[in-house]
Amino acid sequence: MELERQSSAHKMKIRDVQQEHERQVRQLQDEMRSRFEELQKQQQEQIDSITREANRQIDEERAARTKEVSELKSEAEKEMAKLEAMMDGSGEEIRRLRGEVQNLQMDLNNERMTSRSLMEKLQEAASNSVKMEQNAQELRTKIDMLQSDGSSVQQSYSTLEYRYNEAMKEIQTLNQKLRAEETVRRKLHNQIQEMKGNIRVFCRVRPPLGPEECANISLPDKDAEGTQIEILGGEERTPFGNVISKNHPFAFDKVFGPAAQNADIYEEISQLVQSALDGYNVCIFAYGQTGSGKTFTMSSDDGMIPRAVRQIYQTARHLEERDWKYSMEGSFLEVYNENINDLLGNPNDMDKDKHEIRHDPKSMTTTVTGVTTVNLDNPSKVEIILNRAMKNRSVAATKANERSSRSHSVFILRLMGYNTATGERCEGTLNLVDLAGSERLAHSQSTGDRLKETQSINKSLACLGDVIAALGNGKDGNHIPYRNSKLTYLLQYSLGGNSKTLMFVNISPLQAHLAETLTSLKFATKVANTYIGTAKSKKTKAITES
Ligand SMILES: Nc1ncnc2c1ncn2[C@@H]1O[C@H](COP(=O)(O)OP(=O)(O)OP(=O)(O)O)[C@@H](O)[C@H]1O
Repeated sequence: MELERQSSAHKMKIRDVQQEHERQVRQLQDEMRSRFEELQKQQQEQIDSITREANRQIDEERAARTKEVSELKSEAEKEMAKLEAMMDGSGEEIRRLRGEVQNLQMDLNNERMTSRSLMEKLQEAASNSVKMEQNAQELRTKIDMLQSDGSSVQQSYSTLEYRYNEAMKEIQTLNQKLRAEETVRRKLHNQIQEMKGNIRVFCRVRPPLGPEECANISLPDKDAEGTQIEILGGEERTPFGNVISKNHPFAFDKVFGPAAQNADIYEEISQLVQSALDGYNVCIFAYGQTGSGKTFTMSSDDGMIPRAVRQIYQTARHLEERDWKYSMEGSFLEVYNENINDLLGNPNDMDKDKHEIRHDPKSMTTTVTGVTTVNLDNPSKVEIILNRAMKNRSVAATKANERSSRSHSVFILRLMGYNTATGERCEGTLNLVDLAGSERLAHSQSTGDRLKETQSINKSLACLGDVIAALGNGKDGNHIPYRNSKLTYLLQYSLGGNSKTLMFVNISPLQAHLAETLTSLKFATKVANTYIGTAKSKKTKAITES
């Protein structure tokens, strides 16, 4: 029973617990329900809020999209308008493009044609190339052949080089020989000149210039080797009353008639100019009465002075091949009234400046103090010199020819040579002298200045004759009166010794001048008969006067 009771109590307890549990479950269920409902309510509220918010956002979004669509629409409309406008212009563009397409089409056609012709050319070139290849092959074969000949060519070259060197040696030997021969030539030339006579006389008769009566003069033919001239005089009565015809024959180294030109005359004297280049002193005088042609012979444009200077230039150039170098300087003096004037100096100093002659016996050279010396490095300078001299003379006299008749002019050319190979030196002087008129004016006819001039001319010409005569008579050491006149003193080293002298006796063809002509020819004959120096001069005697 207890057990029963306990079981029933236990059962009752279990029921109570069960009931309590059921109540708690119900309570929990209620709580859960109310909680659920509350949560449901909250959730509904949240959903409503979210829905509202979403709707609001949707509305906003819609509004924004609507706005955007309308903007896009208007933009599209604008684009459409633009496109329409472009569509209008594009018609033109299409036409242009079509034209361009046509042009391109044509170009394409042209290019095709060009390409075709290029293809043709290419084919041609290809065939040419084949030919060239063939030629090249032939050339290669030839080169091979030549190369195989190369060694023989090399050999020929060596032979040629050897021959060239031999030829150069020969040239050097020949040059040495040439120089030696030049020295021999100088010696022989000098010997020939000496054999011809260290003093020579040429006679020149000028042509008549007007209708004046000419003297009866027998002249050599122009072509003949003329050496004789004869003045055929008129009839003369002897002291016994007999009438005889007196002729005056003369002989000189050379006689030139009126037709002779300066060129013909120069030919004869060019050898003396050569002697000056070879180192000798040479004097060429023109002697004769006023108007007989002295200046024409010496200083005219084609006279002896310009010709000599030209020859010297030419020969000096030629001698350069034989290693000779020349320098030359010229001065032009005047001896007037026994005073020396510088014809290349200041014209206002004429007849005022005192110039002195100085000799150097060691070098056998003469200098004149204070005179102008011109370096003749150009042949045209001689013209300048001659013109200057002429000008100075015309300043010193009213007429240049008046002055030239009464004074001696001396053109002095100093030639200095140096052989760069042998070291030889030579120095020669060429003096070209135009003497004062030789007419003998009677002292009684002259007075004052004229008398003084006449006296000094007569004195200096007589002195010249004396010096030449003394040289001719002279034995070594014999006195030669050089100092007796300025002219002979100036020319001391160019007169006598080994120097060479040539005198032109210029004569007029006129009857009126016959007496002076005879005087001149007699003076010249004395000179011509003079023997000077070591060599024998060619004997020139006057043909017997009948
Ligand atoms: N061979 C010639 N041929 C042509 N004319 C000449 C010849 N010789 C001289 N004459 C002329 O004769 C004139 C006188 O000559 P030139 O002046 O040379 O004489 P000159 O002897 O020098 O006289 P001067 O003593 O006065 O100086 C000049 O007009 C000149 O041109």
